[in-house]
Amino acid sequence: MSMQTNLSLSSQRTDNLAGIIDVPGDKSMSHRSLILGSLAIGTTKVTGLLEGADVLATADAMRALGVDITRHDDGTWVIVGQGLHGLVAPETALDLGNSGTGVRLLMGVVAGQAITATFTGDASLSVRPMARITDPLQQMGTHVASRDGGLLPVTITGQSEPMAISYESPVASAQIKSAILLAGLTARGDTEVIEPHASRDHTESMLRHFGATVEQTVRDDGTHHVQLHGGAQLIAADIAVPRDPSSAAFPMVAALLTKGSDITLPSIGMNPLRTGLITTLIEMGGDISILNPRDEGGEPVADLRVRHSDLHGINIPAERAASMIDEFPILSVAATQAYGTTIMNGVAELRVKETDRIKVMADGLIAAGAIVSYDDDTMTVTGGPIAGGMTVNSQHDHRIAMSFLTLGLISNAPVSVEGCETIHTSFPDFAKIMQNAGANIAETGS
Ligand SMILES: O=C(O)C1=C[C@@H](OP(=O)(O)O)[C@@H](O)[C@H](O)C1
Ligand SMILES: C=C(OP(=O)(O)O)C(=O)O
Repeated sequence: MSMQTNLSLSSQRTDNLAGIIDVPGDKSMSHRSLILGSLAIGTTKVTGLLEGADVLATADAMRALGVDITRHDDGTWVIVGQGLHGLVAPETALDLGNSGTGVRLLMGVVAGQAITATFTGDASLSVRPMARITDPLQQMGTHVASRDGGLLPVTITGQSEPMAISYESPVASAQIKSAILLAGLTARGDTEVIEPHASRDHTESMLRHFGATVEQTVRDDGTHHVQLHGGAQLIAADIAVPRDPSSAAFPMVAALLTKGSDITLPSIGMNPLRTGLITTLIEMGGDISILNPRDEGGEPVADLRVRHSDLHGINIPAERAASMIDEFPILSVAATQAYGTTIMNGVAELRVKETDRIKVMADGLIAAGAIVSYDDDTMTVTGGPIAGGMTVNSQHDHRIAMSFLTLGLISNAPVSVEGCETIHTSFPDFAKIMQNAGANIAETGS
């Protein structure tokens, strides 16, 4: 798939965002449906798959591992599962582009197969930590070679029957948990992952959907325990991917901040481990109605109606951070328009995303005239007017790009963002969809 390079967009003051905004499919669930469909027996059909660069990279990697994956003209994706032991060694390195989820989950998959694969990625992914995945995989008996500091390229030599382990993760991370569970699929015995707080549980739900036995318990001390029973087969099962709450976050905040706005976001995934931003914005005074809550394909979904609101700052507890981890950049934009101060606690993980999201957001917001401070694990924003009139670079981070384009909608002078091609990783039609709702977003120079 070709992708425009060096795309610069700029945004300017907007009122009255209106209409129905269809955001694309959930990125986390899209990766997992391709991966679990590949490991199942039988043919899996997936509707609503996110056709963004991150997910397409996972599809290509699964194909290189010997899986037949096709897209039908009606948008349905069809995966011919190879069973738990059916993958083949790829002929060349698996390039996962910008995708932490893709590379880390696939390392877990390869660890459970008697094959060797090398993993690479773009400039951003190549400086993100991989030891957090390869350390537990090594405990399962996987052979790992990586660049100094545990960075990509990483070469994994897996085994047809890895050792079942119980792993206590230092951070609440669905990528760590999922990599271990995926490797554990071919282990003899039970694989356990313990997290300090619950991270998103799409892997657990989807494994159950494919017939595996997975137990989740929360202990009195707040730790989250997941156990996968080894020795099961996965049986193909169709998947309807809900729309991504992390993508919905951008039009949601844009509508809250811009005068006269009233939008509806249909069929948004409402998994409680993903809805921390909605909880937070409602606590801040946001007018967000959760309409028609229902179950679609085993996941809760709802339609969200969002209207312009006067927000006030709040203190967000660290325990909530995992349920809104990708939403802090856009929340920091919302906080610039809230009366008083918003404190975001427990956000250290933001430093190891596509960029150091605490620093990159703080630098750009301060350049735009906002009042921001931070330390290792906390970010604080005090509301006030935004001058704008600056240019920021996305630094290969889609959420940084979309956050600053949203900031431009309430700035006194336009905000320009370089490197907007990266938005294609998670929300390919972001600019067009926002323009259709009335947002003043245009290619720079046009
Ligand atoms: O498992 C997943 O699909 C994801 C987990 C999160 O990362 P961590 O596991 O590093 O917290 C999140 O930031 C990422 O966008 C998607
Ligand atoms: C952190 C993100 O993704 P990943 O870790 O998959 O690159 C994200 O989408 O915000």
